[in-house]
Amino acid sequence: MTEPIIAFREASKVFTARSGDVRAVDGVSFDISPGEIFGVIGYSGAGKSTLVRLINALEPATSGSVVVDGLDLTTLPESRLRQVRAGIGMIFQQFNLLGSRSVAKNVSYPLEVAGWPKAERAARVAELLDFVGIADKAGVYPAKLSGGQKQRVGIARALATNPRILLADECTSALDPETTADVLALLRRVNTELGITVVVITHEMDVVRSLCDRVAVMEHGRVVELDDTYRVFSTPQHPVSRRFVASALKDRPTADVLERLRGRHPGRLVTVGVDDAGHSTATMNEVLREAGVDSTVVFGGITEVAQRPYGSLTLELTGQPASIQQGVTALRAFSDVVDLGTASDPHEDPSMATPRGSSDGGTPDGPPAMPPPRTRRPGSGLFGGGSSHLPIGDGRTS
Ligand SMILES: Nc1ncnc2c1ncn2[C@@H]1O[C@H](COP(=O)(O)OP(=O)(O)OP(=O)(O)O)[C@@H](O)[C@H]1O
Repeated sequence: MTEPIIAFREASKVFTARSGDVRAVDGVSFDISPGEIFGVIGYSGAGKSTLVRLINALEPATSGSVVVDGLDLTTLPESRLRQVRAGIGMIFQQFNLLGSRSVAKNVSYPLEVAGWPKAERAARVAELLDFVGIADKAGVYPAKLSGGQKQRVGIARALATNPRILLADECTSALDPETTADVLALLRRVNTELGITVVVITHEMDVVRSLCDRVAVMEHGRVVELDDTYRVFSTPQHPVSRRFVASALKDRPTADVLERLRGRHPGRLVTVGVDDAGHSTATMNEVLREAGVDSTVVFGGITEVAQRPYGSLTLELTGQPASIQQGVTALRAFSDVVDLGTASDPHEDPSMATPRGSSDGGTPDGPPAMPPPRTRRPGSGLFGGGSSHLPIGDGRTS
């Protein structure tokens, strides 16, 4: 088994404040493997930034250990910590560029600090600017750059000294969606072409969806869920994870939308999950046809999660009640199906009687979709498949 490049072992960071101790990171244990793109997501104050500062030893852990590249940071003297930091690049939400230096001089800065000769610095800077796609901006000052261009400079600067790890702290939070997509694509290249392990701190589940292989969900300093991104999206376990997933997936009708759908479509409404387990919409159509049921897509969408298809479609089913029942049963054999009921047929799914958000409390950008998120882990149905499930990193489920 590959040695982790970053390992937290019961790591805690406690800040002593006038109002009392703050356990910013609270007994966290998990590994990040070399070559991963690993996401850490949580709401404000969850402890994400502190966790990242433990990785580059900007904060010492209060207890437990943080091992980076085989070195236990909690036992190293400051001189060795500087060496460890040199192997870690970092990019920031506000880019942190030096306004008085040109793009090339910003990228050159860490090389100057590391004592690189001038000619080698120039060659390295040219190579880096080319890699991030802003070779034409070498002589420009940061004030003249767009946010996306500034972050490219930040990435080039972070890569200058050939780090093995890149830490990205809310690196797209100041960018518009299109620029965000470009920067995330660049981070993916950093990972795949340069083999650099990327740790992404974010409060945006869309960033996790499109970039990360695995994700740790943090709340109150603890990791409350840790798994493959795809599994967290398809079967989120913790209420915080569910809220994040609901904020990123808009494929399921909210209660308001459902009310309008019912007004427009008197037939039986069902939401059917779609993923890449080989049971696509073609299978869906086939089983409904065999049951003698007509179906129309009335809501939904299929997107990519960790570069794999994922989503759901809400269908209006019409036909004989017995045929519809047969069709729904057939759909359930391979997919998550939520029965949204009809005017003439009582709801089959008792969870539909639960008011929206009563268990999860809604999301910052709107309430969680109704029907409720999938709560069963793979093992049956469309979301089965038995891929290796890693338990929550620190074994806690606060
Ligand atoms: N230097 C400090 N002194 C005292 N408390 C701190 C310090 N740094 C962070 N905290 C507290 O630790 C907790 C976690 O903060 P942290 O910045 O790590 O969270 P975060 O998830 O990164 O939040 P945000 O997304 O808002 O940056 C918060 O309660 C914060 O107030």
